[in-house]
Amino acid sequence: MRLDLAGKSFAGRPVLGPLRLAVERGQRVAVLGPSGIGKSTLLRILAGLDRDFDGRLEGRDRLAVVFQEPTLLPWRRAVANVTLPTGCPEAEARALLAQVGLSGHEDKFPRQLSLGQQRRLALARAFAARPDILLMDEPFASLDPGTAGRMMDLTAGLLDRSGAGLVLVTHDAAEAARLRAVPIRLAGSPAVPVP
Ligand SMILES: Nc1ncnc2c1ncn2[C@@H]1O[C@H](COP(=O)(O)OP(=O)(O)OP(=O)(O)O)[C@@H](O)[C@H]1O
Repeated sequence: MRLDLAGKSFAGRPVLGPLRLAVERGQRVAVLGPSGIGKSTLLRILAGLDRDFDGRLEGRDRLAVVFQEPTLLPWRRAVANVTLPTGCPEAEARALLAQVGLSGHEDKFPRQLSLGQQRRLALARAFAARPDILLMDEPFASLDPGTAGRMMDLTAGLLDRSGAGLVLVTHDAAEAARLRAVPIRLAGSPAVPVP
């Protein structure tokens, strides 16, 4: 996928751009920068969730998005949270759940899972969609360091096996390094009007 972003504004206030970003299968990029710089906005644009910008987004890649909030179906069991949104066969969903360490939890509801387990369920769902490029927005935030580290290693392994590309939004350069992602630092908002 390729983004040529001339600029993005909210209610006339410029928040992002100009910038260019191209990512393909097998490539990993980490978008770094302080809070409020526009990282999530950039990810939403790449995901096609925000089309209100000046510029062009090109590419026919299959995308999957993992947000900080796991955004699960609360009334569906873990395995259905993987199969229903993706159409992936149940056997494949169970295999993916095993790969993210959720064996034995397949029939639990999201509320019966810890935050770390819910995040891993969202990760399994993302890979069940067989993405060319995985888009992740702060997926390791507010997990204890051990849990976050294990989830990063799981993510790296799934990326290796699937060949998917990655765009990771994070404020933590160590996360980028652990996922072997090329860091891109958002520098600053252009021409923000002084109130
Ligand atoms: N829907 C919106 N309407 C108006 N302004 C918005 C909207 N979404 C984001 N912004 C503003 O755009 C700027 C960039 O926000 P964004 O969430 O992309 O930053 P971020 O780098 O991801 O921050 P954080 O690391 O805190 O999540 C901020 O000034 C934010 O207030």
